Amino acid sequence: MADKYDYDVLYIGAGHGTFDGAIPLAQKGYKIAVVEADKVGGTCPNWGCNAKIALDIPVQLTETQKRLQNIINGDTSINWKENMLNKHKVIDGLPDAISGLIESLNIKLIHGFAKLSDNHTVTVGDNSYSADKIVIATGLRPHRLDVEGKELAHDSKDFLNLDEMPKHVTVIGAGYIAMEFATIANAAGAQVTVLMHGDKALRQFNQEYVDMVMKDLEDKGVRFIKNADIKGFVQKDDCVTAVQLADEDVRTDYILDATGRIPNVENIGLDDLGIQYDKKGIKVNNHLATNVDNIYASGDVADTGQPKLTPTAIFESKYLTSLFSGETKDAIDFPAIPSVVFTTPRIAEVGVSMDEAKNSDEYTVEETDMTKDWYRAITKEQIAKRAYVFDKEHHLVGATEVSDQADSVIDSILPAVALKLDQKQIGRLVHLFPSIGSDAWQSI
Ligand SMILES: Cc1cc2nc3c(=O)[nH]c(=O)nc-3n(C[C@H](O)[C@H](O)[C@H](O)COP(=O)(O)OP(=O)(O)OC[C@H]3O[C@@H](n4cnc5c(N)ncnc54)[C@H](O)[C@@H]3O)c2cc1C
Ligand SMILES: NC(=O)c1ccc[n+]([C@@H]2O[C@H](COP(=O)([O-])OP(=O)(O)OC[C@H]3O[C@@H](n4cnc5c(N)ncnc54)[C@H](O)[C@@H]3O)[C@@H](O)[C@H]2O)c1
Repeated sequence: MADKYDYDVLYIGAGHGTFDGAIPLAQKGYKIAVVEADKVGGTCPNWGCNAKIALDIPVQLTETQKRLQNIINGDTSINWKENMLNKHKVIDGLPDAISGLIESLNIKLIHGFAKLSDNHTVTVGDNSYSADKIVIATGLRPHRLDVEGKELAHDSKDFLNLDEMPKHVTVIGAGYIAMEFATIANAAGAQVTVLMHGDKALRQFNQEYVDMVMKDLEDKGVRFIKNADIKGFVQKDDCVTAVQLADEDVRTDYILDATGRIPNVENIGLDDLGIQYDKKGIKVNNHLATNVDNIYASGDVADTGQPKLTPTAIFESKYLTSLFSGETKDAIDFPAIPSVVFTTPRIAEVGVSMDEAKNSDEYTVEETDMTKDWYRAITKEQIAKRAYVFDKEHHLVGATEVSDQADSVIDSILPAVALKLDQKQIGRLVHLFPSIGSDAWQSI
């Protein structure tokens, strides 16, 4: 433990790539410092997962209520102002809560922008701090289109703080953020146009299920323009801004640039120290070590080839805890990491994808139309399809679902995929009934 240095481990950034590992390391008695330039907690709580889901859950409830209109009486519209106020109530206290937890464990929290000066030292303003090991966990930031009038566009952080929902919202991109925020804006009463780079949305998900979600959004009034060639944004008198395409102007009040996220690798001393990185992030080996001794990377900024999601950041920061405390010397062994798009209905998946399975004789795919299921019929789900992928020994190795309950279903069956449970082990699992869990495990 530190005697030569101020700290055993110093983390740059205070998101999930840091605090899920720094906390248990401090609990083991290590001397820890965390430097944060913005809000403690990073993207996920403040302007990512938690903030988004706080706005989205009322959207999903409203959609269910609309389908049950003759059973549940009352107004089924979103009050955006109240929705936003509720988000602030739930979210705004999180940085203090996380700071409190960190500081209660004697972790030194340093506010400011950190820069590496050598492989044991970080500077923040005029101060220097030394550490045996340094973890770079600086995350990603929104990519912004470099077109004429780009300052008229907004990013996901701006959208998550909108006090009023604009009348017309134009979303650029068709990835996670574009599809989730188009869903929210549409449900909150905005007229939504989505400008797609190519002709596919959510490329990493099963396209048949993505088409079902897009068709549903179209039925609700969302306009998708494929292969949109964006020339720029201009201020007009009769609308706030217009997006210029090759063959038309899209009149709009708000432009959300959701064209991806890029790693925070600039101005932190990587070039001076010769730390390798590219547009996917900082290069790390299978111990999350960079090419420079004592410096590691964790979370979104690390290029591990894994999905850049909160569960990945948590897994990586916890792995570094085990590595630094000597509990393991092994390489990081990523389990199957699930993912979900919080559209309504959601698309969630884990493990071997349907596409991969259909192109291999190693697997069989069993697909079920869940709208026929009595339990789903209660809430009148109109889009609910599930595919389970099995290997030759009938272990469940992958699952994809499109439905309102897709996230809960995939989370529930996760142990079967991650631990490759056999039929005897599965037989020992007794589920609550009726429940999404029992429904999901029944056909494994
Ligand atoms: C709109 C949105 C919705 C999302 N929804 C989901 C979801 O539903 N589920 C999910 O799993 N994932 C979601 N994600 C992704 C998830 O938020 C990230 O994977 C996760 O936050 C990564 O954590 P991190 O610690 O690696 O990075 P971050 O949380 O981004 O933390 C990095 C921190 O480093 C700080 N920093 C940067 N440079 C410096 C410096 N030089 N000095 C000091 N501090 C610095 C930053 O201020 C930031 O606080 C979403 C992301 C966005 C943008
Ligand atoms: N539910 C979740 O887990 C969740 C939700 C939001 C974000 N995230 C994380 O944040 C990351 C970033 O999300 P995102 O939606 O910004 O990125 P993304 O990579 O999912 O989507 C980016 C979209 O922008 C489009 N695009 C790229 N360049 C373009 C250009 N020049 N012009 C027009 N369109 C262009 C792409 O075709 C794509 O549709 C995700 O990959 C994910 O890791 C996760």
